[in-house]
Amino acid sequence: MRDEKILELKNLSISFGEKHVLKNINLSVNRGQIIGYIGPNGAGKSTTVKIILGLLDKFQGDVYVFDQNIRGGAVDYKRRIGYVPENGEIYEDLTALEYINFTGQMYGLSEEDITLKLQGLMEKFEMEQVIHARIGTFSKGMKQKLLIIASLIHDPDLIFFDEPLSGLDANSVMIIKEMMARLAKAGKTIFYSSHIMDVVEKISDRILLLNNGEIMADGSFEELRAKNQEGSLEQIFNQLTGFDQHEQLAQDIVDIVHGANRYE
Ligand SMILES: Nc1ncnc2c1ncn2[C@@H]1O[C@H](COP(=O)(O)OP(=O)(O)OP(=O)(O)O)[C@@H](O)[C@H]1O
Repeated sequence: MRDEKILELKNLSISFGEKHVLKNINLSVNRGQIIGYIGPNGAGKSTTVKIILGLLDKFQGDVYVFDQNIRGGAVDYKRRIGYVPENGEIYEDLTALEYINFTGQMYGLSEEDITLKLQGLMEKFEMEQVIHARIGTFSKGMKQKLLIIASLIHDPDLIFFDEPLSGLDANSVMIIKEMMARLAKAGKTIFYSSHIMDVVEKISDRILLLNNGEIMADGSFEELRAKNQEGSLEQIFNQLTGFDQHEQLAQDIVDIVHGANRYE
């Protein structure tokens, strides 16, 4: 089962105007892996995910999800995908139940199944009291938990998490990290995008570093460390992206805050 190919990108490229955002990406992902998908701001991570989700179609190359070429408007593969977007749009006027009913039914679940699952999940996230409350009244962390629930309600096989821990408290972070490990163990494939390097380092089976639209590193954390002779993923990231100016930049910012550039 672990040899089953879940995702394959072949010579994937995309440009926006003159800007080449993805440059000939080749990638094959097997079932049951947690992929840490990292890279500097603007590297092309969200663009890759949007292409796989079928939200962008002006790309070159081929994308196979569950062995199906997604070109030509395939939709059925999307039923097996879950997605927590970085800046999740969430319908503030709906209640939690209405929202999850809406997303669950899009995935073909019955109202009865959705309600039963949602009640269980809301209870586990200590949100059972607000199942009928409007999402607009929720805290940031509660909205994030609801986005995570929405992404998982249909028991997807391939899950894209973009900064899923954003706004969550320390206890919830522990639950979600453990939940991801258990989902992967149960055969789910997870694409985890985040800028929090120590979490990526700990939870990923395989790390992909995207820089300027190209994959610059691909391997387990131990493999990356052996290759780059650096201690932490943060240091490897800095080294591979050629960034060594954080101290100088930090001082420049402090100087400007202090008004050092006022009379320049
Ligand atoms: N629809 C679009 N039109 C024009 N440019 C776009 C579009 N979508 C993305 N871009 C550009 O593509 C580049 C990659 O963006 P993308 O959102 O994929 O980066 P990212 O790696 O997810 O970054 P971040 O870590 O900041 O979320 C950026 O320069 C962005 O401005």
